[in-house]
Amino acid sequence: MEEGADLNPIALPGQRIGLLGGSFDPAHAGHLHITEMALRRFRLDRVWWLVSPGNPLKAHGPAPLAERIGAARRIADDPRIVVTGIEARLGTRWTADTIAALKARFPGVRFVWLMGSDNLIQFSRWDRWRGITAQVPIGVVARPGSRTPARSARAARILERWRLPQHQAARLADMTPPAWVLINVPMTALSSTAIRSARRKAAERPDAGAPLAGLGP
Ligand SMILES: Nc1ncnc2c1ncn2[C@@H]1O[C@H](COP(=O)(O)OP(=O)(O)OP(=O)(O)O)[C@@H](O)[C@H]1O
Ligand SMILES: O=C(O)c1ccc[n+]([C@@H]2O[C@H](COP(=O)([O-])O)[C@@H](O)[C@H]2O)c1
Repeated sequence: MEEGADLNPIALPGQRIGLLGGSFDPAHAGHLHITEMALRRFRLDRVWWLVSPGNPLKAHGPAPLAERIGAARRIADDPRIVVTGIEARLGTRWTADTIAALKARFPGVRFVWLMGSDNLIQFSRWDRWRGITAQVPIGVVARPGSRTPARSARAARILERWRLPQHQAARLADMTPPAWVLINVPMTALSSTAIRSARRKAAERPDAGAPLAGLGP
């Protein structure tokens, strides 16, 4: 990725681009896995990892943005993934504002908002969440522990009439919103919380400094 592209991704009209917003504190193989699933099942051309300046609903701030972007880029080894801190450039924190700004900046691009099923459970608490559903189709990817409860989440119930059956997931990016689908995929239980906790414990051990197997980046 060229210098400065972190903040200035490029998109062409007609491209189908998934937006995976997250703290990525740190990025992990679970992000990569759901991205690969989304690329395939929603027939996307690219997925942008929108490394957030900070989740507005989380009390504690994440690691510095540049650090999280650097680590995410080391994990994202698929050329269709673009790791970007564009929210910081746009000055947006709320997803409703981010999507509106991206649509204005990239007219003709078919954006799809992506999230794990854990986020669907709390989606009805997001700022202007119904407005988000009016702006872009939404692809939800199953995550352990939340796949079943997500189906009966408040947002899922309210949006039921706009839900696509899974076998039509490939149409998602072409749909006029509201439109959403929850796809079942082979799931991975990896999470940033687990990695942070393992790192903390490792740092407290007397042999601190030894490499942590399987807990990259
Ligand atoms: N293992 C996973 N399976 C499915 N979705 C995931 C997985 N890990 C992350 N996601 C999704 O990726 C997006 C960004 O996640 P985020 O960066 O918050 O990682 P996280 O592992 O959920 O972090 P934390 O544990 O700090 O909450 C969210 O929509 C989240 O639901
Ligand atoms: O806009 C909101 O109200 C809102 C509330 C919670 C989370 N989000 C977004 O959801 C994405 C996932 O957040 P996180 O912290 O779970 O990685 C990230 O892009 C956040 O900015 C957005």
